[in-house]
Amino acid sequence: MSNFATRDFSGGGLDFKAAVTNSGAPDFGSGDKGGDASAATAVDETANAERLAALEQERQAAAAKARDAGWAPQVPYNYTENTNPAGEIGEAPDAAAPAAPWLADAVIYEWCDEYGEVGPRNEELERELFQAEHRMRSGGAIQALTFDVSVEGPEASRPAPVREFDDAGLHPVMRENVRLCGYVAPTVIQAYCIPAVLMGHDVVACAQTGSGKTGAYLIPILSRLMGKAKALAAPRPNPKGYNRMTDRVRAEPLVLIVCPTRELACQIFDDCRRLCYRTQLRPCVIYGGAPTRTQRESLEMGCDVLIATPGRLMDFMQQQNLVAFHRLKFTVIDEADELLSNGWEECMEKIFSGADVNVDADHTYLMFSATFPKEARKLAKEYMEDDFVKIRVGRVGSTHANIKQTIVWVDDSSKNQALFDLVFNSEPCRTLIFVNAKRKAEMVDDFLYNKGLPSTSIHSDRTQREREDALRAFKMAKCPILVATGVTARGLDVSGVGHVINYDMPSTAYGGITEYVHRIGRTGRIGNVGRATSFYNEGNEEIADALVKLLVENKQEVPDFLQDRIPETLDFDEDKTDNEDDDGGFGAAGFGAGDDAGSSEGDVNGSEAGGFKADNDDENKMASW
Ligand SMILES: Nc1ncnc2c1ncn2[C@@H]1O[C@H](COP(=O)(O)OP(=O)(O)OP(=O)(O)O)[C@@H](O)[C@H]1O
Repeated sequence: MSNFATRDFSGGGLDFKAAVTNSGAPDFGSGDKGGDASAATAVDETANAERLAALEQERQAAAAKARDAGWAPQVPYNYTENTNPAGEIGEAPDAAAPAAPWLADAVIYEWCDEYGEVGPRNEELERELFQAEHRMRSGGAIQALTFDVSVEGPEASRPAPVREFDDAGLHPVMRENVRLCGYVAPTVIQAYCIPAVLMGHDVVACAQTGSGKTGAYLIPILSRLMGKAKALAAPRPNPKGYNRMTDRVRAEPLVLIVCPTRELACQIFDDCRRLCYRTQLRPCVIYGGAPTRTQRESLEMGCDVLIATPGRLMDFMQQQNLVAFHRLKFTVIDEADELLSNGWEECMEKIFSGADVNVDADHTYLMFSATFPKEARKLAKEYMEDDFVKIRVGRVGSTHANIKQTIVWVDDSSKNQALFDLVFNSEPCRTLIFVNAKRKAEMVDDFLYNKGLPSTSIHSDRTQREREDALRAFKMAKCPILVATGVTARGLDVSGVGHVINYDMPSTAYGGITEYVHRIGRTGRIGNVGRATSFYNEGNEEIADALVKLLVENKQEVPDFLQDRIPETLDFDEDKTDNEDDDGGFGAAGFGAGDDAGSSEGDVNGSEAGGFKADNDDENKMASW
């Protein structure tokens, strides 16, 4: 666990990252050892201190070189300042709580009863929502996202695509918010989804990573509710003069959005904050690891759009008078293949047919993902209305040409050096490095840090506070190198990620080619170009066929050592089939059905191996309750 208090600085695993305080001076916590110091121990400690001081000097020299090469200065993590044990899962407000807000506490547009149809502008909030420097801007290669599109469903339900937001029939406030977001034209998936949702259909949609799927459901859903919120929403207190003791209400959302990871939930919440601007629609987010108290308090002020990770959602559903779903008009399952396939059946059952859920025909269900293995598609179908619309942009589970993929042979024992050489010799840019195990993430992060590079890490053994801080530091480019397990693979949308490195290839036990697609999709988003480098060796043969097919499909170079895997006929048509009943379809070709779509976060050392569903992310039931 990456925590100052739990690091062992006495053994061989020397780690300057945790030991160096913000002042830059090493602090090895010498007072923590306790007990009577014998003469021998004193000698040991002196030798240890000297060794550490020498290593610290080396690190500083390396850091100076890295800065010369254009990398940002290192930012050591200050555990004393940023860790708030009482607040991690706890309830109690803590006086020593860190100043950085939880992502869930981000400010939203507060609607007052006095407002007419549309609320007045709030310039300060507008700047925060729409003008943040680190927000994603679409790139010039956006036309590369125009794949062939397949729309299936009853003839009458198939929507004609909208080419312009102006022609989409959006509520004027939504139109304005879309403009403020800087979206000039709908992406392909948006062009098809917006009319389908406006027409009231259930939708299952699959489109490449970074193709704007979040907007594809949020824009039409929120647009449909704008202007109707007064009639549909539950009564709620006026935020002006709100008194929690007397005024709080039960949350009765109109929209429920469920997604597998905390970071993604916060990101969707962010999009909602923007798209609900100046309207009565009130978004809230609930997710594990952050204090329940503030999340509960937010719900008690009323909630129209609830974004949730499944663990916290199940927890809150069991609490009396906190949240009820009889008003729901829309339920969205984002990263649906992950949620349908990885142990969340009970939660899905509750969402789709729970006792207090609105099961009337006016409740629309939507499912989205960039990958949709056949098993997950079969399940999705069971939950949908008969006339649901299925929209697919490109082949299910494919990547796009804006990402330059390189596969290099690297033996396990040479990976650290190869990584350092690759990173150090690349143009400095936001770099995301994926590994398959939590401890490996710490190890690689420490290795890079001790080599003078500005790195941090994110995985599910880090506290939520640490995860949010790491992500914030990565977004703001304070720590432009982020070492991650699969927790972050799905959905994470950070502007300017120029390079994704698979230090470990995802094994089929941990997501296989499905996860590879999600991982490399953190770069080359929304028309930007990006680069993905993957370390491959004989341990990754199980993924070879699917990988080669993906490379060939996107006209990427196939390395010599994988040439013999190129199939004789490259018939990708079979991969486009969406016939869930046809087991000879693309699933059999190795694009999904055989893969476990779970996030990778195993741990090679046994204790966590095999238990990855329960352990892969603390979104899992037990940990996040
Ligand atoms: N029409 C648009 N024009 C320009 N940018 C857009 C548009 N729609 C969405 N975006 C931006 O594109 C980025 C990627 O969108 P989003 O995260 O929804 O992609 P995604 O398809 O869900 O990706 P993933 O499969 O990786 O989750 C976001 O930063 C979003 O703000």
